[in-house]
Amino acid sequence: MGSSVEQNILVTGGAGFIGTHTVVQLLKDGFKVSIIDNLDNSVIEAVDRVRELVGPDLSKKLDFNLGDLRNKGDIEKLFSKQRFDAVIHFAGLKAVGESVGNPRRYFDNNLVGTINLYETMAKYNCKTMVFSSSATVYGQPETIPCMEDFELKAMNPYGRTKLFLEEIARDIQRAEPEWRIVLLRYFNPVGAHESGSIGEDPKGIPNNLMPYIQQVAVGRLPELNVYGHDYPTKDGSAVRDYIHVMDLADGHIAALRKLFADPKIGCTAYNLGTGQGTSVLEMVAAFEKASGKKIPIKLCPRRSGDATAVYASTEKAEKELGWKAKYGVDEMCRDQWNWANNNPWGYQKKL
Ligand SMILES: NC(=O)c1ccc[n+]([C@@H]2O[C@H](COP(=O)([O-])OP(=O)(O)OC[C@H]3O[C@@H](n4cnc5c(N)ncnc54)[C@H](O)[C@@H]3O)[C@@H](O)[C@H]2O)c1
Ligand SMILES: O=c1ccn([C@@H]2O[C@H](COP(=O)(O)OP(=O)(O)O[C@H]3O[C@H](CO)[C@@H](O)[C@H](O)[C@H]3O)[C@@H](O)[C@H]2O)c(=O)[nH]1
Repeated sequence: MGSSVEQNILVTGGAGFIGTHTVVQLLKDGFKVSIIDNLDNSVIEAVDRVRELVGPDLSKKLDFNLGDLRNKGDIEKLFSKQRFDAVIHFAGLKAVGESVGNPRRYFDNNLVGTINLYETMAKYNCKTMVFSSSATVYGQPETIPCMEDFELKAMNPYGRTKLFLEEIARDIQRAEPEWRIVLLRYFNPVGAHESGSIGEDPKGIPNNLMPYIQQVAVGRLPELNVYGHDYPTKDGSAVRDYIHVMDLADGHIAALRKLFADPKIGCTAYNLGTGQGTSVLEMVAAFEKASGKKIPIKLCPRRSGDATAVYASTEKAEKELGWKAKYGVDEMCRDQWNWANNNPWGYQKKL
């Protein structure tokens, strides 16, 4: 459904995994979109695929700007030539292990980049933002499901950047009440657009479960290491709340609509998850069923810093955003496999 007045949205990190899927939905919903991305963890081919997917007419409403949020001038260039109604802020580094080895890179990129963005938004009086937070801010929760008012704690430098950025958002909004900020705490985003033409394409060996399984399925990796088989869970493997990236994309549109409709929103956090916990071994079985491929596994010790079981309470997002995930793990695996099968080397032609 198109919006009656065309609103102009700046999407930082829009060439990335969640960004590309969200941009498709924004364009289809009648928004005009500008992306800023430094292509640190993405490729321009992903944006070209978005254009193909939405067609020539909607593509006219999308512009891509190569730029880095750490350079204020790159952001300024965009705001000085057009007015934005809101910013969806995806840009950031997200590899937990890398953040432990190189915290300065994470603090510089995620914190400095975001502070520059706030400064420029304030200067141009654009004070509406959707921020990519993460379930990582719950650390190892004492009880599940995770509720938005749980105590927050970070387990690693990446998690600390998300926690600090949530606090920064709350402080800015408290000091300047005209800001409207939604913090979206994603659980575990997986899957791909149903067309199979855009999806997740991590550089190097994947850290996350689903891209790893996908690479085993297409023969790029020999077997999956299952980290932990002695957790106190249904089958001994760790439990997470996997969410289809298209549901996540729609969650951003619900958040934008809420921001535009509710001047009293302040700075509010919402979980985006399904509320369902799935174990690593259940996910492997679901992917095998969807792909018809055998995923050889090796049972390994627990990965340090991993929580036993994490899943979302979805009540607040359902009630206040009117948003609920539509897809389950079968659709997540079906679409992930469709993407992998069509693009065994991701956006590259071959390695
Ligand atoms: N994918 C997940 O599992 C997950 C879970 C929770 C939260 N998040 C958060 O969601 C956001 C998007 O994640 P994603 O999975 O799409 O990651 P991604 O790496 O695919 O996308 C992030 C994009 O931001 C760009 N970028 C990074 N630093 C930048 C900078 N300084 N200036 C301009 N562009 C920059 C990258 O090139 C990339 O295209 C991130 O903030 C991430 O921390 C992701
Ligand atoms: O090769 C692998 C990769 C992962 N796992 C396990 O699979 C589960 C999920 O792991 P992963 O996909 O890496 O996700 P999380 O560790 O839950 O973290 C993701 O989800 C968080 C939000 O919940 C984000 O903040 C993080 O950035 C993102 O990496 C965990 O039990 C892992 O130990 C394996 O067994 N083998």
